[in-house]
Amino acid sequence: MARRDRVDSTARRGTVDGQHGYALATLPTGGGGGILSTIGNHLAAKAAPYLPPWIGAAVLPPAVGWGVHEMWGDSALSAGLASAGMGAGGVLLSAVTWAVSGGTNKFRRYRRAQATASVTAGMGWLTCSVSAGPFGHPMTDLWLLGGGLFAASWNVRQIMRNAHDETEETDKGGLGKLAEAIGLEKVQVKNAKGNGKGMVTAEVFPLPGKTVEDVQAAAPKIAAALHVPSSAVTVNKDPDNAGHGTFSARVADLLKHGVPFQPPQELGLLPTEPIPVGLYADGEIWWINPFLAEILQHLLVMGVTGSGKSEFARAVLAHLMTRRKLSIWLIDLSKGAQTIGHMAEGVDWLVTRKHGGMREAKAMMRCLPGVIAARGDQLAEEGLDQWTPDSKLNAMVVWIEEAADAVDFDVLDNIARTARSVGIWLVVSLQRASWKNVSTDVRANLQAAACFGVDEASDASFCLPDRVTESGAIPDWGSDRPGYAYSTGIGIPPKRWTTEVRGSLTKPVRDQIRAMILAAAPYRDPLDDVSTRAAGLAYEQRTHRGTNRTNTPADDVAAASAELHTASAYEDAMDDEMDADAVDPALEEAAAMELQDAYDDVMAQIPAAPEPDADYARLRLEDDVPDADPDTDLTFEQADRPSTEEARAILYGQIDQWAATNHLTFEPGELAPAAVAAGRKRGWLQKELKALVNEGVLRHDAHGEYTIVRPIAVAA
Ligand SMILES: Nc1ncnc2c1ncn2[C@@H]1O[C@H](COP(=O)(O)OP(=O)(O)OP(=O)(O)O)[C@@H](O)[C@H]1O
Repeated sequence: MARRDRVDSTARRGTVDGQHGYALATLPTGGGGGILSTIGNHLAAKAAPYLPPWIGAAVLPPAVGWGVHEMWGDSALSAGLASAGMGAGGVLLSAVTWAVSGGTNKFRRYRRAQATASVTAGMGWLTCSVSAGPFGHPMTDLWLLGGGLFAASWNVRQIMRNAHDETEETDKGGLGKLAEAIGLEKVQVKNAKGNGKGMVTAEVFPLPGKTVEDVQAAAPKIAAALHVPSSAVTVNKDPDNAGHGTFSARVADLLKHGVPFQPPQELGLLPTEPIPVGLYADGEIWWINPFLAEILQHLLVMGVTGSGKSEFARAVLAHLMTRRKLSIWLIDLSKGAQTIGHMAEGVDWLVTRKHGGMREAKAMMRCLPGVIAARGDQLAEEGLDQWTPDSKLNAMVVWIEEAADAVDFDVLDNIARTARSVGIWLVVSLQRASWKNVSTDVRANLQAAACFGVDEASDASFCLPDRVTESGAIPDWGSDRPGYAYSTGIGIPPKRWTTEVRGSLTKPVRDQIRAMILAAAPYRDPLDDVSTRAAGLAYEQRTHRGTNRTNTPADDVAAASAELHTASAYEDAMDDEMDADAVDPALEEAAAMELQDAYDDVMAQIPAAPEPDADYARLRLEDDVPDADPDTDLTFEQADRPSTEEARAILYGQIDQWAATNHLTFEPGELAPAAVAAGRKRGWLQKELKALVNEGVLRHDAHGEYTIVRPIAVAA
């Protein structure tokens, strides 16, 4: 309390000084004594705080001395008795002064000596003045000399305190002692204060020879001395001052009984509104705001099984699922319905083992580069550097649970690099990520982190920035403290990165969350046309649709898909809980062998070494096969050779058939039977595929594969 008073008085001083500067500037310069008067006033104001000891020394001794002399100085007996009593009282008062003004550092020791000496001298003088009276020699001399010395010595103390040389004295209390006890005596601890919610913070200033790193290294010892977990003590460096750090210790856990889910204030908020996802250890709300951050930062969520990742996902998604201008795509091939089943309505495209499986997960990842490119073009057209709610595009969230099982990290890297400027927030959740299973590039592109309990400190170092783990914020509690984490980026102020958080618990309000998501359906905008068109058939034929189901597909997709969709393809898929992973591998292998045989047959008919003088010697692979030699017995094949239109119809028919059956990715070799049926060769096929890519019907993916983006309107 005394410390707070001092801090307040310092603050007040600061304010007064600040005002003083203003007052000086606005003082009238003429009249009432002019500049001399102004200077006089200024000096008087400066001297005022130092006058009380002088006034006390000037007034008190003669007044009290005269009083005691008048009272008891008449007779020798009364004077003797009074002097004896006052002498004993003086000794007692001096002892009390000594006792109550104790201290461990040199400033407090000086203050104790000064206070005790002042009391002793004053009481001694008073005792003598009982019989001798306050006036006359040597009492007046002693008063003048002693009083002057007393007042001057206290002024010196005031000056030193105002120069902050005594700050160490005022603040080096319990924490200072603690620092000394663990060998950090060369560190000043200032402004230690508790927030009344279990958090103690202080500023640390290492003296010459020590660094903030030394204090960080001692954090576990401080934690042990305070009887708290080592992660409860953190020491942050000041980015602007290497000689300053901030210490904080969580001495009580207010979150141990869980954090209730905080619902959105209203339905239909924009994606750029902050999301409350839990509480900090000091009771403040843990907000995240990915879409408002200057740069959209993709998020890495990490933690061992049972550490609280799924609860976190539910808390974040529950909010996002009530927002307009936002579409959520989610892949969860590990737990699926178990994690998010009751919230599935809010996900625009949900891929689980039972809904689309690995095939659809891959299809989603494959279509994303096209979506990103189309959104980039749209934003450029709108004159936007990055997505904002002003764009006609929806913000998008692509959330991948247990990403290591679901996606190729090379693909992910490419998506992560390009997605952020087009308003696609990527969230990747992993039980354990390390440099072995996640490449440097992917890690570098996941700039925000929510690190729940991990088994080893090195795992936390992978997830969290160095400055966080160096401060001692290491959640190496495994699954022992579910829901507790450290979180960085996505709009969280850096000074909060080292404060423990606990996510809200959605389990108890599971039904209410479902009801809330359903109630928000009218506010949910369907995915914008640009992204829809670019996502193509993979999106159009997705197994699951959420509250964005009112989506109207782009015209070309709609026209073709009307033909391609069997009436209840979607419902059937849902009813059967189609599991793409369940396709019989033996069947697939047999089909592949058949295709390979057909392909080999075709290729076998093409001479390996054409005769240089033959009619076909100058033909390129893309050219049509010339009329056959009349002598050859192959003439009947040439007679049956389909026209160019017919050849294309065969090829397009095959592609459309695949599109209708959700076989959206193929290798060129798979079209060999169609090429044979069309009486064409590989060159023609390549040319046709290229043309289809240019028209946006197909996309040429990595490793030579093609993805069907939209069906072809066949004019057979
Ligand atoms: N924020 C929280 N507050 C209180 N308890 C929590 C919190 N988060 C999780 N838990 C408890 O921990 C259990 C496991 O949490 P959760 O399923 O979210 O872990 P997980 O990290 O997703 O595990 P896995 O990797 O196996 O899916 C929950 O059932 C719940 O009882």
